[in-house]
Order: sequence, then C-alpha cells, then structure tokens
Amino acid sequence: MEGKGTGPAPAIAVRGVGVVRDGRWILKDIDWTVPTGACVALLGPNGSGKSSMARVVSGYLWPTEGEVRVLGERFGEVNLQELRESLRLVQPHGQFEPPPEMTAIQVAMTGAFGTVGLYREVSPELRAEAERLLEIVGLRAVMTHSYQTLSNGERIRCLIARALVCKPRLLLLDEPTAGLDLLAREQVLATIQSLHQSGEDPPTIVLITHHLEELPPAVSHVTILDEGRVAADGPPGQVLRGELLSKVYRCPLEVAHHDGRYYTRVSPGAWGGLLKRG
Ligand SMILES: Nc1ncnc2c1ncn2[C@@H]1O[C@H](COP(=O)(O)OP(=O)(O)OP(=O)(O)O)[C@@H](O)[C@H]1O
Repeated sequence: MEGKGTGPAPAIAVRGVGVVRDGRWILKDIDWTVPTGACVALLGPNGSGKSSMARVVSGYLWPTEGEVRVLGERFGEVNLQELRESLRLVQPHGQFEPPPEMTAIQVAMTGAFGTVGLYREVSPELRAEAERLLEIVGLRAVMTHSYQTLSNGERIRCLIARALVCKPRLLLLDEPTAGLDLLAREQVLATIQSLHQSGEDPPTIVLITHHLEELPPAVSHVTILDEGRVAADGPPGQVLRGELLSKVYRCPLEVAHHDGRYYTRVSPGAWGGLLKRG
C-alpha cells in the first residue's frame, strides 16, 4: 500500500494513462486523483472517454501506457480479482439482467456473491443488510416486488443497493440517471447525496455523467473529459464555467448555480448555428 504516513492513499491515482483502440487514442495523457471518501464526477460529452476511464479503473480495460493505482494498489502488481471485491461499477444499461421472478431484495442480496441469480444460502445478517440498504435508497415499499416490475429509476437504485451490500471502498456510477424522468433522476441524486453523508466511513463515489444538472452537492471535484483528454479538473465552482463548457460541448451555453446544484442554459438564438454544423 501507498501512503507515506500522511493519511490514506488516494482511492484513485492515475498518471499518464493512454489507451489505444483501433489505432486511435481513446484516452491520452490522463492524470486523475480521487481522494479517499470523496464524491467526485467525471463529466463530458458523448464519446469523450468517461466509460473507458471507469473500465480502466475497474481493471476491465488495460491501458496502453501510464500507471493506475486504485485503493492504494498498483495495477500490474495486484491481483485484480481480489481488488475488484473492494470496488463496484454500476451501469444502468450494463450486462446485469436478473431472472424475472427475483424480488428487489433478492437482487440486492446477489451483490454479496457477485452472481446474477441467488444460488447460495442467505444469512439473516445479509438479509438485514440488504433491507437496510434498500431503505437507504428509498425502496422499502417495493422490497418484495419483482425486479421486472420496478420502474427504471427503482431498478438503478436497487442496483446501487446491490453494489453496496458487499461494502465496497469505491463505487463507480456510470450514468446512473440516463433515461430517467425528473423525479426518478432526483431520487437517484438524493440517494448519492445520502450515501456520501451516511455513516462514518462512506465509500469513495465516482459519478459519470454528461449533464451538470446531474451533480449532487456532495460532488467536491469535477474532471471534464474531451476527446479522451482532461479538459479541466478542480472544484465545481472552478471548472463548471460557461466559457469552458461551451468549448467542450461545442455549444454556446451559460451556467447557473443554486444551492450547490449547477444548471446549463442554451439560448434558442443559438439553435440555427447548431443545425448548420450538420
Ligand atoms: N473497445 C473499443 N474499441 C474501439 N473504440 C472504442 C472502444 N471502447 C470505446 N471506444 C471509443 O472510445 C471513445 C470513448 O468512448 P467512451 O464510451 O469511453 O465515451 P463516453 O464518454 O463514455 O461516451 P458516452 O457518454 O456516449 O457513453 C468513443 O469514440 C468510442 O467509440
């Protein structure tokens, strides 16, 4: 473990990372540090490299160059299988599709075994922990409902509970609010906020999103990616500025800030120019 006697190692420390796929750098010169226990965001437009970064950090995409340390362990020197027990990547449109008859609480409990189905005996402690987590994510009332009948917003919160059941030190949420309506989105953001504030030792949370509106106030640091490179990195108030974001999103926009939340505004006067780009 890293540390050098000055507190815990960062949850993520990435230095000079680059990834080549199909003869193209999809990530290049990435330096990224995430302090332990922080809630941070990776922001950027479609194709900027956010999911690739999440896959690098979770050990599913091996970088072409650079160094990756996660939870103090250096990739190349650590058993990735063991390290992955301490981190969870949640993706609403990922591979996870539970059997239709499984209830929300059963799905949450499968997180302890890393399986899709519930094939092993469940201890009373595991059931109690799954119930506690489903309550935290606001799913107490639908615990015994089948996963298939949950709304998309309820499903993602169920998957967050599933990820938390094994007490990960690092939680990567890849576009958890994609495709959700306003209420469902806000419920996911409230879940993230309360996770960050809950208990004495919350996991480090990395939230991946396209949209400023999807950053809860818990986010203390934002890294903006653009075409596989870091375009800006710092506290939200420093990097979430209209001028910078207009360049990254190729769209003239203004940024507003209220109660720890950020909002973007694009004037309809700019639409004509956007359509001319083809
Ligand atoms: N395995 C791969 N082989 C080739 N190209 C890839 C591969 N994985 C990702 N890419 C490319 O790398 C770029 C970054 O993709 P990535 O999915 O990381 O971006 P993103 O910011 O998460 O995008 P989105 O917001 O649309 O999900 C894209 O141009 C994508 O097509």
